[in-house]
Amino acid sequence: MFSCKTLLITGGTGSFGNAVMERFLDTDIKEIRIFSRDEKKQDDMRKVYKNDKLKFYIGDVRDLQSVKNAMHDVDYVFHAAALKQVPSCEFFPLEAVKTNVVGTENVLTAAIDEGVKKVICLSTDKAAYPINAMGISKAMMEKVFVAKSRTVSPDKTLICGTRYGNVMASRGSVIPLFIDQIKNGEQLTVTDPNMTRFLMSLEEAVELVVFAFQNAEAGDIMVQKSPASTIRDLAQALQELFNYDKEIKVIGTRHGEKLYETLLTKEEYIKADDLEGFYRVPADNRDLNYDKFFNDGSEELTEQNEYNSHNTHRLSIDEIKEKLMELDYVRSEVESWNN
Ligand SMILES: O=c1ccn([C@@H]2O[C@H](COP(=O)(O)OP(=O)(O)O[C@H]3O[C@H](CO)[C@@H](O)[C@H](O)[C@H]3O)[C@@H](O)[C@H]2O)c(=O)[nH]1
Repeated sequence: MFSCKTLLITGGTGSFGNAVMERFLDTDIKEIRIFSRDEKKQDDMRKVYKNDKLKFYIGDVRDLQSVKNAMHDVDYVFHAAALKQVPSCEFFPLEAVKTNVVGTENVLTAAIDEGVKKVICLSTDKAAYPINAMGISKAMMEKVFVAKSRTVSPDKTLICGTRYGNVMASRGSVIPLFIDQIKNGEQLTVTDPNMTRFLMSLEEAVELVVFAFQNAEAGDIMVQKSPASTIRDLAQALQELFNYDKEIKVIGTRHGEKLYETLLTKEEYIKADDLEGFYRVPADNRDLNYDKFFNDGSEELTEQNEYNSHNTHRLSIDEIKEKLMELDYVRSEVESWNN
């Protein structure tokens, strides 16, 4: 698939970038370019992988010229650079706009100018019915890439995207937090026991991007069907794995946080194609003639549900334990704790 091709990953030093690299570095891919702002993280990565196929580019998606410089002779782009912390985007929303919205426009402009064949933009469930600045900026990012996909022939540059939920055990997320609390002998702090989140591993996030790469048409947003769990069950599953038995401490919902996350809005669900493990949300194909928008309403909307972490498959405690133990990080923490 990537034979003799050059792939550029924006935000490539992050956990997604590392997972993609591990997946492709030993194939006959020609080159993987890591594009990011942080020279230290790039240097660390260079030392870990020590591979000539890996090339590092310092730049910022906010700076069009820096993106253009890195895109010369690139075949494919995975656009993962983003501000993705909910609280920091809440305090600095315009910074989220600059990186997530304008940065995406820059990546796409550079890709089109440089004749890149495919660009996959990574989005998040927090972009569906968004309530916080991070989600709103990612929703705008989706609008930007869908609109941009119409301005270029897909035979020249195909632009599409993916949307996925919480990546289990990513840095700063709740699973490592709960594990630290267990190791410190503390009570697990649960915001709302009934809150649900989709649970997806990093490998599954990479799988979704590869699926989009193989199957998406211009302007599509691809979504992977994922199971979910309540936070109470997640805490319980971790306590059982660590043979730890303390009452959980309910601390209340944090600012900017939803009771459940949505992967497909009701409006998207109606037009989504069901592709077994995935959904394909085709681009809104309204043209600049707004008649369809104002005159031809849609009756289907009333009946349909959305696809969210409350109505997807709910994992049992045993299933959560199994999914947790598939993660290297959790397995090694559990093993060293129980020995
Ligand atoms: O002490 C805590 C912290 C979190 N939670 C809950 O655990 C779930 C997951 O929380 P977390 O791991 O912090 O993820 P989210 O807030 O859903 O979003 C995170 O994951 C997103 C996508 O991976 C990132 O973009 C966000 O910045 C990051 O906050 C949520 O229901 C929280 O309410 C608790 O119950 N107790």
